[in-house]
Amino acid sequence: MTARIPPVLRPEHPSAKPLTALATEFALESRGSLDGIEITGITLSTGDLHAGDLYVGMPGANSHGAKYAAQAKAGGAVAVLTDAAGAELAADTGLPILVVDSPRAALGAIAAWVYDTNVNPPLRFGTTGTNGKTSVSYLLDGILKQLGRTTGLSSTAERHIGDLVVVSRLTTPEASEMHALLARMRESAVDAVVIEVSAQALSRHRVDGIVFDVVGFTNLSHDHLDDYADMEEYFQAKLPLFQPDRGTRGVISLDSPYGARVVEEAGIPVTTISSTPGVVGDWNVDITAEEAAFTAFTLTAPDGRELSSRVPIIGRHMAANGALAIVMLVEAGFELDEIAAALEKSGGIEAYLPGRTERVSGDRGPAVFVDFGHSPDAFLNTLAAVRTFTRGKVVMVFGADGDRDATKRHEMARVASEGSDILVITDHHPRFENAASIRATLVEGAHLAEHEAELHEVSPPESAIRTAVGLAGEGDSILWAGPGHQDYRDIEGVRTPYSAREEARAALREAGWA
Ligand SMILES: CC(=O)N[C@H]1[C@@H](OP(=O)(O)OP(=O)(O)OC[C@H]2O[C@@H](n3ccc(=O)[nH]c3=O)[C@H](O)[C@@H]2O)O[C@H](CO)[C@@H](O)[C@@H]1O[C@H](C)C(=O)N[C@@H](C)C(=O)N[C@H](CCC(=O)O)C(=O)O
Ligand SMILES: Nc1ncnc2c1ncn2[C@@H]1O[C@H](COP(=O)(O)OP(=O)(O)OP(=O)(O)O)[C@@H](O)[C@H]1O
Repeated sequence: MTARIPPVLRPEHPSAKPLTALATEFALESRGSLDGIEITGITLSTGDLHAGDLYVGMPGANSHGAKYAAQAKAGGAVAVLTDAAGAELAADTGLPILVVDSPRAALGAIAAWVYDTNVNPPLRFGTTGTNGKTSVSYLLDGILKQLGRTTGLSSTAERHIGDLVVVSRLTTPEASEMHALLARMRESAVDAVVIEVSAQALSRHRVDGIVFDVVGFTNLSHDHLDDYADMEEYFQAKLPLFQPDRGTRGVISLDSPYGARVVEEAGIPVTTISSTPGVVGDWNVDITAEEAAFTAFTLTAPDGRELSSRVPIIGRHMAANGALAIVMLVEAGFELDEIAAALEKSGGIEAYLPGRTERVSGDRGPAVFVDFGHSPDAFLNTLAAVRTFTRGKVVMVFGADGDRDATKRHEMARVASEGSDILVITDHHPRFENAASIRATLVEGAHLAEHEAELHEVSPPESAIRTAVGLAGEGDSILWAGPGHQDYRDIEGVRTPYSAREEARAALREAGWA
Protein backbone atom coordinates (compact mmCIF):
# COMPACT_ATOMS: atom_id res chain seq x y z
CA MET A 1 0.00 0.00 0.00
CA THR A 2 1.29 3.45 -0.81
CA ALA A 3 -0.27 6.03 1.44
CA ARG A 4 -0.62 9.67 0.48
CA ILE A 5 0.50 11.31 3.70
CA PRO A 6 2.79 14.25 4.40
CA PRO A 7 6.40 13.31 3.68
CA VAL A 8 7.66 14.07 7.20
CA LEU A 9 6.47 11.28 9.46
CA ARG A 10 5.93 12.18 13.12
CA PRO A 11 4.68 10.19 16.11
CA GLU A 12 0.89 10.33 16.27
CA HIS A 13 0.86 10.32 20.07
CA PRO A 14 3.86 12.35 21.20
CA SER A 15 4.39 12.85 24.91
CA ALA A 16 4.73 16.35 26.33
CA LYS A 17 8.06 17.25 27.91
CA PRO A 18 8.68 20.25 30.21
CA LEU A 19 11.08 22.76 28.66
CA THR A 20 12.74 23.16 32.07
CA ALA A 21 13.61 19.43 32.03
CA LEU A 22 15.23 19.82 28.61
CA ALA A 23 17.29 22.80 29.80
CA THR A 24 18.40 20.86 32.88
CA GLU A 25 19.16 17.64 31.00
CA PHE A 26 21.49 19.42 28.55
CA ALA A 27 22.64 22.25 30.86
CA LEU A 28 21.35 24.83 28.37
CA GLU A 29 21.64 28.58 28.72
CA SER A 30 18.20 30.18 28.44
CA ARG A 31 16.52 33.54 27.85
CA GLY A 32 13.00 34.25 29.10
CA SER A 33 10.93 32.11 31.43
CA LEU A 34 10.67 28.40 30.65
CA ASP A 35 8.14 27.71 33.40
CA GLY A 36 5.00 25.82 32.48
CA ILE A 37 6.03 25.37 28.85
CA GLU A 38 5.80 21.87 27.36
CA ILE A 39 7.12 20.69 24.02
CA THR A 40 5.67 17.81 21.99
CA GLY A 41 7.99 17.94 18.98
CA ILE A 42 11.06 19.54 17.47
CA THR A 43 11.75 20.88 13.98
CA LEU A 44 14.31 22.97 12.11
CA SER A 45 11.93 23.96 9.36
CA THR A 46 8.85 26.18 9.32
CA GLY A 47 7.69 23.99 6.45
CA ASP A 48 7.27 21.13 8.92
CA LEU A 49 5.97 22.82 12.03
CA HIS A 50 3.44 21.42 14.48
CA ALA A 51 1.83 23.31 17.38
CA GLY A 52 3.84 22.58 20.52
CA ASP A 53 7.16 22.33 18.69
CA LEU A 54 10.54 23.54 19.80
CA TYR A 55 11.72 25.45 16.70
CA VAL A 56 15.44 25.11 16.02
CA GLY A 57 16.87 28.20 14.34
CA MET A 58 19.91 26.86 12.57
CA PRO A 59 22.45 28.91 10.63
CA GLY A 60 22.33 27.61 7.06
CA ALA A 61 24.06 28.17 3.75
CA ASN A 62 21.32 30.55 2.59
CA SER A 63 20.02 32.15 5.75
CA HIS A 64 19.87 31.91 9.53
CA GLY A 65 16.90 29.79 10.56
CA ALA A 66 16.25 32.08 13.54
CA LYS A 67 15.04 34.68 11.02
CA TYR A 68 11.93 32.52 10.71
CA ALA A 69 11.24 32.37 14.45
CA ALA A 70 8.27 34.76 14.21
CA GLN A 71 6.80 32.55 11.46
CA ALA A 72 7.44 29.54 13.68
CA LYS A 73 5.63 31.21 16.58
CA ALA A 74 2.66 31.96 14.33
CA GLY A 75 2.61 28.27 13.40
CA GLY A 76 2.45 27.18 17.05
CA ALA A 77 6.11 26.86 18.10
CA VAL A 78 6.40 27.34 21.87
CA ALA A 79 10.14 27.91 22.19
CA VAL A 80 13.30 28.42 20.14
CA LEU A 81 16.65 26.66 20.29
CA THR A 82 19.41 28.55 18.51
CA ASP A 83 22.93 30.00 18.73
CA ALA A 84 23.92 33.40 20.15
CA ALA A 85 23.40 35.19 16.80
CA GLY A 86 20.03 33.47 16.42
CA ALA A 87 19.00 34.50 19.93
CA GLU A 88 19.32 38.14 18.85
CA LEU A 89 17.27 37.46 15.70
CA ALA A 90 14.53 35.65 17.64
CA ALA A 91 14.43 37.99 20.65
CA ASP A 92 11.43 40.01 19.41
CA THR A 93 9.18 36.95 19.26
CA GLY A 94 8.94 36.86 23.06
CA LEU A 95 9.32 33.07 22.94
CA PRO A 96 11.65 31.48 25.48
CA ILE A 97 15.05 30.83 23.88
CA LEU A 98 17.57 28.10 24.60
CA VAL A 99 21.09 28.91 23.45
CA VAL A 100 23.76 26.47 22.27
CA ASP A 101 27.04 26.96 20.39
CA SER A 102 25.97 24.80 17.44
CA PRO A 103 22.27 23.99 17.03
CA ARG A 104 23.12 21.39 14.37
CA ALA A 105 25.57 19.59 16.67
CA ALA A 106 23.06 19.66 19.56
CA LEU A 107 20.04 18.59 17.50
CA GLY A 108 20.46 14.78 17.45
CA ALA A 109 20.80 14.25 21.19
CA ILE A 110 17.99 16.72 21.93
CA ALA A 111 15.65 15.18 19.34
CA ALA A 112 16.37 11.70 20.77
CA TRP A 113 15.42 13.04 24.21
CA VAL A 114 12.26 14.78 22.94
CA TYR A 115 11.03 11.58 21.26
CA ASP A 116 12.54 9.05 23.72
CA THR A 117 14.03 7.14 20.82
CA ASN A 118 16.81 5.65 22.91
CA VAL A 119 14.42 4.01 25.36
CA ASN A 120 14.24 0.29 24.41
CA PRO A 121 15.25 0.98 20.80
CA PRO A 122 14.67 -1.57 18.02
CA LEU A 123 17.60 -3.24 16.26
CA ARG A 124 19.24 -0.52 14.20
CA PHE A 125 21.28 -1.00 11.02
CA GLY A 126 23.12 1.81 9.19
CA THR A 127 24.77 1.52 5.79
CA THR A 128 27.14 3.93 4.10
CA GLY A 129 29.32 3.99 0.96
CA THR A 130 29.23 5.69 -2.43
CA ASN A 131 27.09 3.07 -4.17
CA GLY A 132 24.83 0.36 -2.83
CA LYS A 133 23.44 2.02 0.32
CA THR A 134 19.85 1.97 -0.94
CA SER A 135 20.23 -1.53 -2.36
CA VAL A 136 21.72 -3.00 0.83
CA SER A 137 19.04 -1.27 2.88
CA TYR A 138 16.16 -2.73 0.82
CA LEU A 139 17.80 -6.17 0.81
CA LEU A 140 18.27 -6.02 4.61
CA ASP A 141 14.66 -4.91 4.99
CA GLY A 142 13.56 -7.80 2.78
CA ILE A 143 15.50 -10.45 4.71
CA LEU A 144 14.35 -9.07 8.06
CA LYS A 145 10.75 -9.45 6.87
CA GLN A 146 11.52 -13.01 5.76
CA LEU A 147 12.79 -13.57 9.30
CA GLY A 148 9.42 -12.41 10.62
CA ARG A 149 10.46 -8.95 11.79
CA THR A 150 8.38 -5.77 11.55
CA THR A 151 10.67 -3.31 9.83
CA GLY A 152 11.23 0.36 9.26
CA LEU A 153 13.39 1.75 6.46
CA SER A 154 14.85 5.14 5.65
CA SER A 155 16.42 5.43 2.19
CA THR A 156 17.00 7.80 -0.72
CA ALA A 157 13.90 6.48 -2.42
CA GLU A 158 11.38 5.94 0.36
CA ARG A 159 10.71 5.76 4.08
CA HIS A 160 8.80 2.64 5.19
CA ILE A 161 7.04 1.87 8.42
CA GLY A 162 5.72 -1.65 8.03
CA ASP A 163 3.41 -1.34 5.02
CA LEU A 164 3.27 2.45 5.09
CA VAL A 165 5.43 4.02 2.36
CA VAL A 166 6.26 7.67 1.73
CA VAL A 167 8.62 9.25 -0.77
CA SER A 168 11.87 10.64 0.67
CA ARG A 169 13.27 14.13 0.40
CA LEU A 170 16.87 13.69 1.52
CA THR A 171 18.75 10.37 1.56
CA THR A 172 19.21 10.74 5.32
CA PRO A 173 16.71 13.11 6.96
CA GLU A 174 17.82 15.85 9.34
CA ALA A 175 18.15 14.62 12.95
CA SER A 176 14.83 16.10 14.13
CA GLU A 177 12.99 14.34 11.29
CA MET A 178 14.99 11.14 11.82
CA HIS A 179 14.05 10.85 15.50
CA ALA A 180 10.42 11.71 14.74
CA LEU A 181 10.46 8.90 12.18
CA LEU A 182 11.96 6.48 14.70
CA ALA A 183 9.30 7.47 17.24
CA ARG A 184 6.56 6.85 14.67
CA MET A 185 8.13 3.48 13.89
CA ARG A 186 8.00 2.56 17.58
CA GLU A 187 4.25 3.34 17.63
CA SER A 188 3.91 0.78 14.82
CA ALA A 189 5.79 -1.87 16.81
CA VAL A 190 8.72 -1.83 14.40
CA ASP A 191 11.47 -4.01 15.87
CA ALA A 192 14.21 -3.58 13.27
CA VAL A 193 15.19 -0.36 11.50
CA VAL A 194 17.36 0.00 8.42
CA ILE A 195 18.86 3.41 7.70
CA GLU A 196 20.86 4.65 4.72
CA VAL A 197 23.55 7.05 5.92
CA SER A 198 25.03 9.51 3.43
CA ALA A 199 28.41 11.21 3.88
CA GLN A 200 26.54 14.51 4.01
CA ALA A 201 24.47 13.15 6.88
CA LEU A 202 27.59 12.32 8.87
CA SER A 203 29.13 15.72 8.11
CA ARG A 204 25.89 17.44 9.12
CA HIS A 205 25.07 15.50 12.32
CA ARG A 206 21.91 13.93 10.86
CA VAL A 207 22.35 10.56 12.61
CA ASP A 208 23.49 12.00 15.93
CA GLY A 209 21.67 10.44 18.87
CA ILE A 210 21.58 6.98 17.23
CA VAL A 211 23.97 4.17 18.13
CA PHE A 212 23.53 1.55 15.40
CA ASP A 213 23.79 -2.11 16.40
CA VAL A 214 25.51 -2.85 13.09
CA VAL A 215 26.98 -0.49 10.51
CA GLY A 216 27.96 -1.49 6.98
CA PHE A 217 30.38 -0.06 4.41
CA THR A 218 29.81 -0.85 0.74
CA ASN A 219 32.52 0.99 -1.22
CA LEU A 220 33.95 4.40 -2.01
CA SER A 221 34.53 5.88 -5.45
CA HIS A 222 34.41 9.23 -7.23
CA ASP A 223 31.31 11.24 -6.29
CA HIS A 224 30.26 14.31 -4.32
CA LEU A 225 33.41 16.30 -4.99
CA ASP A 226 31.20 19.38 -5.01
CA ASP A 227 30.66 18.82 -1.28
CA TYR A 228 34.16 17.56 -0.43
CA ALA A 229 37.50 19.03 -1.53
CA ASP A 230 38.94 15.67 -2.62
CA MET A 231 38.52 11.90 -2.23
CA GLU A 232 40.42 11.92 1.07
CA GLU A 233 38.04 14.45 2.60
CA TYR A 234 35.06 12.45 1.26
CA PHE A 235 36.54 9.26 2.74
CA GLN A 236 37.12 10.93 6.12
CA ALA A 237 33.47 12.00 6.16
CA LYS A 238 32.39 8.33 6.14
CA LEU A 239 34.59 7.25 9.06
CA PRO A 240 32.59 8.60 12.04
CA LEU A 241 29.97 5.90 11.42
CA PHE A 242 32.58 3.33 12.47
CA GLN A 243 33.26 4.86 15.89
CA PRO A 244 31.65 3.75 19.18
CA ASP A 245 29.36 6.79 19.50
CA ARG A 246 27.64 5.81 16.22
CA GLY A 247 28.06 2.06 15.75
CA THR A 248 28.61 -1.07 17.83
CA ARG A 249 29.86 -3.57 15.25
CA GLY A 250 30.81 -3.10 11.61
CA VAL A 251 30.79 -5.11 8.38
CA ILE A 252 33.21 -3.74 5.81
CA SER A 253 33.29 -4.69 2.15
CA LEU A 254 36.79 -4.95 0.72
CA ASP A 255 35.45 -4.56 -2.83
CA SER A 256 36.94 -1.07 -3.11
CA PRO A 257 40.43 -0.27 -1.80
CA TYR A 258 38.92 2.12 0.74
CA GLY A 259 37.42 -0.86 2.62
CA ALA A 260 40.83 -1.86 4.01
CA ARG A 261 41.33 1.72 5.20
CA VAL A 262 37.98 1.72 7.01
CA VAL A 263 39.12 -1.47 8.80
CA GLU A 264 42.38 0.26 9.87
CA GLU A 265 40.62 3.36 11.15
CA ALA A 266 37.47 1.87 12.70
CA GLY A 267 37.13 2.28 16.45
CA ILE A 268 34.70 -0.65 16.77
CA PRO A 269 35.03 -4.41 16.14
CA VAL A 270 34.60 -5.11 12.42
CA THR A 271 34.40 -8.13 10.14
CA THR A 272 35.19 -8.00 6.42
CA ILE A 273 33.55 -9.37 3.30
CA SER A 274 34.87 -9.66 -0.26
CA SER A 275 33.31 -10.54 -3.59
CA THR A 276 36.45 -9.54 -5.49
CA PRO A 277 38.50 -12.45 -6.85
CA GLY A 278 41.95 -12.39 -5.25
CA VAL A 279 40.85 -10.29 -2.27
CA VAL A 280 40.14 -12.46 0.77
CA GLY A 281 37.84 -11.26 3.53
CA ASP A 282 36.59 -12.93 6.71
CA TRP A 283 33.49 -13.68 4.65
CA ASN A 284 33.71 -14.38 0.91
CA VAL A 285 31.17 -14.27 -1.88
CA ASP A 286 31.22 -16.34 -5.07
CA ILE A 287 28.82 -15.45 -7.84
CA THR A 288 27.31 -18.69 -9.11
CA ALA A 289 24.82 -17.53 -11.76
CA GLU A 290 23.96 -14.28 -13.53
CA GLU A 291 20.57 -14.28 -15.23
CA ALA A 292 18.24 -11.58 -16.54
CA ALA A 293 15.97 -11.96 -13.49
CA PHE A 294 18.36 -12.81 -10.65
CA THR A 295 21.96 -13.22 -9.51
CA ALA A 296 22.91 -16.27 -7.42
CA PHE A 297 25.77 -16.44 -4.94
CA THR A 298 27.40 -18.52 -2.27
CA LEU A 299 28.56 -16.83 0.92
CA THR A 300 31.30 -18.59 2.88
CA ALA A 301 31.59 -17.83 6.60
CA PRO A 302 34.92 -17.55 8.46
CA ASP A 303 34.28 -21.07 9.88
CA GLY A 304 33.70 -22.52 6.40
CA ARG A 305 29.90 -22.79 6.58
CA GLU A 306 28.16 -21.84 3.33
CA LEU A 307 24.90 -20.10 2.47
CA SER A 308 23.70 -20.17 -1.14
CA SER A 309 20.97 -17.80 -2.21
CA ARG A 310 20.00 -15.23 -4.84
CA VAL A 311 18.99 -11.59 -5.21
CA PRO A 312 16.08 -10.76 -7.55
CA ILE A 313 18.13 -8.25 -9.53
CA ILE A 314 20.96 -8.24 -12.04
CA GLY A 315 24.64 -7.81 -11.28
CA ARG A 316 27.51 -9.24 -9.27
CA HIS A 317 27.52 -6.04 -7.20
CA MET A 318 23.90 -6.70 -6.22
CA ALA A 319 24.78 -10.20 -5.03
CA ALA A 320 27.62 -8.62 -3.04
CA ASN A 321 25.08 -6.21 -1.55
CA GLY A 322 22.83 -9.14 -0.58
CA ALA A 323 25.74 -10.97 1.06
CA LEU A 324 26.76 -7.83 2.94
CA ALA A 325 23.21 -7.56 4.27
CA ILE A 326 23.33 -11.18 5.45
CA VAL A 327 26.61 -10.66 7.31
CA MET A 328 25.18 -7.52 8.95
CA LEU A 329 22.34 -9.68 10.24
CA VAL A 330 24.77 -12.29 11.56
CA GLU A 331 26.68 -9.52 13.35
CA ALA A 332 23.36 -8.42 14.86
CA GLY A 333 22.91 -11.87 16.39
CA PHE A 334 20.87 -13.82 13.82
CA GLU A 335 22.10 -17.38 13.19
CA LEU A 336 23.42 -18.05 9.67
CA ASP A 337 21.36 -21.26 9.52
CA GLU A 338 18.21 -19.39 10.50
CA ILE A 339 18.81 -16.86 7.70
CA ALA A 340 19.58 -19.65 5.21
CA ALA A 341 16.35 -21.46 6.11
CA ALA A 342 14.23 -18.30 5.77
CA LEU A 343 15.74 -17.49 2.36
CA GLU A 344 15.47 -21.03 1.10
CA LYS A 345 11.76 -21.09 1.90
CA SER A 346 11.13 -18.30 -0.62
CA GLY A 347 13.80 -19.21 -3.17
CA GLY A 348 16.06 -16.28 -2.28
CA ILE A 349 15.99 -12.74 -0.95
CA GLU A 350 12.62 -11.10 -1.52
CA ALA A 351 12.92 -7.38 -2.16
CA TYR A 352 11.75 -4.77 -4.64
CA LEU A 353 14.40 -2.11 -5.23
CA PRO A 354 12.68 0.85 -6.88
CA GLY A 355 14.69 2.26 -9.78
CA ARG A 356 17.79 0.13 -9.18
CA THR A 357 18.40 -1.60 -12.54
CA GLU A 358 14.64 -2.00 -12.55
CA ARG A 359 13.37 -3.84 -15.60
CA VAL A 360 10.48 -1.94 -17.15
CA SER A 361 10.11 -3.97 -20.37
CA GLY A 362 8.06 -7.11 -21.00
CA ASP A 363 8.93 -10.35 -22.75
CA ARG A 364 9.06 -8.89 -26.28
CA GLY A 365 11.54 -6.40 -27.67
CA PRO A 366 14.64 -4.97 -26.02
CA ALA A 367 15.15 -5.39 -22.27
CA VAL A 368 14.94 -1.90 -20.74
CA PHE A 369 16.35 -1.05 -17.31
CA VAL A 370 15.92 2.22 -15.44
CA ASP A 371 18.64 2.88 -12.91
CA PHE A 372 19.64 5.50 -10.33
CA GLY A 373 23.38 5.26 -11.08
CA HIS A 374 25.12 8.60 -11.36
CA SER A 375 28.79 7.82 -10.84
CA PRO A 376 31.51 6.16 -12.97
CA ASP A 377 31.67 3.11 -10.70
CA ALA A 378 27.90 2.59 -10.78
CA PHE A 379 28.01 2.75 -14.60
CA LEU A 380 30.85 0.24 -14.70
CA ASN A 381 28.95 -2.26 -12.58
CA THR A 382 25.51 -1.87 -14.12
CA LEU A 383 26.84 -1.99 -17.70
CA ALA A 384 28.79 -5.15 -16.87
CA ALA A 385 25.61 -6.67 -15.39
CA VAL A 386 23.52 -5.82 -18.46
CA ARG A 387 26.22 -7.07 -20.85
CA THR A 388 26.34 -10.50 -19.17
CA PHE A 389 22.98 -11.67 -20.49
CA THR A 390 22.57 -9.44 -23.56
CA ARG A 391 22.94 -11.36 -26.82
CA GLY A 392 22.78 -8.25 -28.99
CA LYS A 393 23.67 -4.59 -28.50
CA VAL A 394 23.86 -2.67 -25.22
CA VAL A 395 22.39 0.81 -25.57
CA MET A 396 22.98 3.33 -22.79
CA VAL A 397 21.03 6.53 -22.19
CA PHE A 398 22.17 9.03 -19.58
CA GLY A 399 22.62 12.66 -18.65
CA ALA A 400 24.48 14.27 -15.76
CA ASP A 401 23.18 16.26 -12.79
CA GLY A 402 23.52 20.02 -13.05
CA ASP A 403 24.90 21.87 -10.01
CA ARG A 404 26.47 18.68 -8.67
CA ASP A 405 30.05 17.34 -8.86
CA ALA A 406 31.06 18.35 -12.42
CA THR A 407 34.47 16.68 -12.12
CA LYS A 408 32.96 13.21 -12.65
CA ARG A 409 31.26 13.98 -15.98
CA HIS A 410 34.13 13.07 -18.31
CA GLU A 411 34.74 9.80 -16.49
CA MET A 412 31.02 8.89 -16.44
CA ALA A 413 30.84 9.42 -20.21
CA ARG A 414 34.11 7.58 -20.85
CA VAL A 415 32.94 4.54 -18.84
CA ALA A 416 29.54 4.68 -20.57
CA SER A 417 31.16 4.73 -24.01
CA GLU A 418 33.56 1.88 -23.13
CA GLY A 419 30.75 -0.33 -21.83
CA SER A 420 28.02 0.23 -24.44
CA ASP A 421 27.60 -0.25 -28.18
CA ILE A 422 25.34 2.77 -28.62
CA LEU A 423 25.43 5.77 -26.32
CA VAL A 424 22.62 8.33 -26.23
CA ILE A 425 23.69 11.41 -24.26
CA THR A 426 20.80 13.44 -22.96
CA ASP A 427 19.69 15.71 -20.09
CA HIS A 428 19.01 14.80 -16.47
CA HIS A 429 18.37 17.49 -13.82
CA PRO A 430 20.01 20.59 -15.33
CA ARG A 431 19.03 22.63 -12.25
CA PHE A 432 20.53 26.09 -12.86
CA GLU A 433 23.17 24.91 -15.36
CA ASN A 434 22.91 25.07 -19.14
CA ALA A 435 21.77 21.61 -20.30
CA ALA A 436 23.51 21.88 -23.68
CA SER A 437 26.86 22.64 -22.07
CA ILE A 438 26.52 19.64 -19.69
CA ARG A 439 25.88 17.46 -22.76
CA ALA A 440 28.90 18.97 -24.54
CA THR A 441 31.14 17.96 -21.59
CA LEU A 442 29.70 14.44 -21.72
CA VAL A 443 30.32 14.18 -25.46
CA GLU A 444 33.95 15.23 -24.83
CA GLY A 445 34.24 12.51 -22.18
CA ALA A 446 32.78 9.86 -24.49
CA HIS A 447 35.52 10.67 -27.01
CA LEU A 448 38.15 9.86 -24.36
CA ALA A 449 37.10 6.20 -24.43
CA GLU A 450 39.37 3.62 -25.98
CA HIS A 451 36.35 1.86 -27.41
CA GLU A 452 33.99 4.56 -28.67
CA ALA A 453 30.33 3.60 -28.82
CA GLU A 454 28.13 4.91 -31.64
CA LEU A 455 27.26 8.32 -30.22
CA HIS A 456 23.96 10.23 -30.29
CA GLU A 457 23.17 13.49 -28.52
CA VAL A 458 19.44 13.86 -28.00
CA SER A 459 17.48 16.31 -25.85
CA PRO A 460 15.09 16.13 -24.02
CA PRO A 461 15.23 12.69 -22.32
CA GLU A 462 11.79 11.61 -23.57
CA SER A 463 13.18 11.93 -27.12
CA ALA A 464 16.42 10.20 -26.07
CA ILE A 465 14.64 7.09 -24.78
CA ARG A 466 12.58 6.96 -27.99
CA THR A 467 15.81 7.21 -30.03
CA ALA A 468 17.27 4.36 -27.97
CA VAL A 469 14.17 2.19 -28.39
CA GLY A 470 14.21 2.91 -32.13
CA LEU A 471 17.82 1.72 -32.37
CA ALA A 472 17.24 -1.48 -30.37
CA GLY A 473 15.48 -4.74 -31.10
CA GLU A 474 14.90 -8.24 -29.80
CA GLY A 475 17.99 -9.47 -27.91
CA ASP A 476 19.29 -5.92 -27.23
CA SER A 477 19.27 -4.13 -23.87
CA ILE A 478 18.82 -0.48 -22.95
CA LEU A 479 20.16 0.95 -19.69
CA TRP A 480 18.76 4.37 -18.78
CA ALA A 481 20.94 5.58 -15.93
CA GLY A 482 20.28 8.55 -13.66
CA PRO A 483 16.59 9.01 -12.91
CA GLY A 484 15.88 5.67 -11.18
CA HIS A 485 12.89 5.93 -8.85
CA GLN A 486 12.62 9.71 -9.06
CA ASP A 487 9.31 11.27 -10.00
CA TYR A 488 10.47 14.72 -11.11
CA ARG A 489 13.05 16.66 -13.13
CA ASP A 490 14.67 19.74 -11.63
CA ILE A 491 14.88 22.49 -14.25
CA GLU A 492 15.90 25.93 -12.95
CA GLY A 493 14.76 24.98 -9.45
CA VAL A 494 11.30 23.86 -10.60
CA ARG A 495 10.51 20.20 -9.97
CA THR A 496 8.40 19.07 -12.92
CA PRO A 497 6.65 15.70 -12.45
CA TYR A 498 8.54 13.13 -14.51
CA SER A 499 8.83 9.36 -14.41
CA ALA A 500 11.58 7.70 -16.45
CA ARG A 501 9.94 4.34 -15.79
CA GLU A 502 6.64 5.54 -17.32
CA GLU A 503 8.43 7.32 -20.16
CA ALA A 504 10.37 4.15 -21.05
CA ARG A 505 7.19 2.05 -20.99
CA ALA A 506 5.45 4.59 -23.25
CA ALA A 507 8.38 4.53 -25.70
CA LEU A 508 8.20 0.73 -25.82
CA ARG A 509 4.43 0.78 -26.40
CA GLU A 510 4.78 3.33 -29.21
CA ALA A 511 7.41 1.13 -30.85
CA GLY A 512 4.99 -1.80 -30.75
CA TRP A 513 6.74 -3.70 -27.96
CA ALA A 514 3.91 -3.46 -25.44
C1 LIG B 1 23.81 21.39 1.56
C2 LIG B 1 22.80 20.87 2.51
O1 LIG B 1 22.83 19.75 2.94
N1 LIG B 1 21.85 21.76 2.83
C3 LIG B 1 20.82 21.41 3.78
C4 LIG B 1 20.65 22.59 4.73
O2 LIG B 1 20.31 23.69 3.94
P1 LIG B 1 20.87 25.13 4.23
O3 LIG B 1 22.00 25.09 5.20
O4 LIG B 1 21.13 25.79 2.93
O5 LIG B 1 19.61 25.82 4.89
P2 LIG B 1 19.06 27.30 4.61
O6 LIG B 1 18.26 27.31 3.36
O7 LIG B 1 20.17 28.28 4.75
O8 LIG B 1 18.05 27.50 5.82
C5 LIG B 1 18.52 27.60 7.17
C6 LIG B 1 17.50 27.01 8.09
O9 LIG B 1 16.30 27.78 7.99
C7 LIG B 1 15.21 26.92 7.83
N2 LIG B 1 14.18 27.63 7.05
C8 LIG B 1 14.50 28.23 5.88
C9 LIG B 1 13.53 28.90 5.15
C10 LIG B 1 12.19 28.94 5.65
O10 LIG B 1 11.28 29.50 5.05
N3 LIG B 1 11.94 28.31 6.81
C11 LIG B 1 12.89 27.65 7.52
O11 LIG B 1 12.60 27.07 8.56
C12 LIG B 1 15.77 25.71 7.12
O12 LIG B 1 14.98 24.55 7.35
C13 LIG B 1 17.15 25.58 7.76
O13 LIG B 1 17.05 24.83 8.96
O14 LIG B 1 19.61 22.31 5.65
C14 LIG B 1 18.35 22.10 4.99
C15 LIG B 1 17.29 21.91 6.08
O15 LIG B 1 17.37 20.69 6.63
C16 LIG B 1 18.45 20.89 4.07
O16 LIG B 1 17.21 20.67 3.42
C17 LIG B 1 19.53 21.15 3.04
O17 LIG B 1 19.71 19.99 2.21
C18 LIG B 1 19.68 20.25 0.81
C19 LIG B 1 18.23 20.25 0.32
C20 LIG B 1 20.46 19.18 0.01
O18 LIG B 1 20.27 19.06 -1.17
N4 LIG B 1 21.36 18.45 0.59
C21 LIG B 1 22.14 17.43 -0.15
C22 LIG B 1 23.53 17.93 -0.52
C23 LIG B 1 22.32 16.21 0.73
O19 LIG B 1 22.27 16.32 1.95
N5 LIG B 1 22.50 15.06 0.11
C24 LIG B 1 22.75 13.84 0.84
C25 LIG B 1 23.34 12.71 0.01
C26 LIG B 1 22.74 12.39 -1.31
C27 LIG B 1 23.47 11.25 -2.03
O20 LIG B 1 24.01 10.32 -1.40
O21 LIG B 1 23.50 11.32 -3.27
C28 LIG B 1 21.46 13.36 1.51
O22 LIG B 1 21.57 12.71 2.57
O23 LIG B 1 20.37 13.59 0.97
N1 LIG C 1 27.98 -2.54 -4.45
C1 LIG C 1 27.90 -1.75 -5.51
N2 LIG C 1 28.99 -1.42 -6.21
C2 LIG C 1 28.91 -0.61 -7.28
N3 LIG C 1 27.76 -0.11 -7.76
C3 LIG C 1 26.65 -0.39 -7.11
C4 LIG C 1 26.66 -1.23 -5.96
N4 LIG C 1 25.40 -1.35 -5.52
C5 LIG C 1 24.63 -0.62 -6.35
N5 LIG C 1 25.38 -0.05 -7.31
C6 LIG C 1 24.91 0.82 -8.39
O1 LIG C 1 25.00 2.16 -7.91
C7 LIG C 1 23.82 2.90 -8.25
C8 LIG C 1 23.14 3.41 -7.00
O2 LIG C 1 22.73 2.29 -6.22
P1 LIG C 1 22.11 2.55 -4.80
O3 LIG C 1 20.99 3.50 -4.95
O4 LIG C 1 21.87 1.28 -4.12
O5 LIG C 1 23.35 3.29 -4.12
P2 LIG C 1 23.32 4.47 -3.07
O6 LIG C 1 24.61 4.36 -2.34
O7 LIG C 1 22.11 4.40 -2.26
O8 LIG C 1 23.30 5.75 -3.96
P3 LIG C 1 22.64 7.18 -3.55
O9 LIG C 1 23.33 7.63 -2.31
O10 LIG C 1 22.94 8.02 -4.70
O11 LIG C 1 21.21 6.92 -3.30
C9 LIG C 1 23.00 1.95 -9.10
O12 LIG C 1 23.41 2.17 -10.41
C10 LIG C 1 23.42 0.59 -8.70
O13 LIG C 1 23.23 -0.34 -9.70
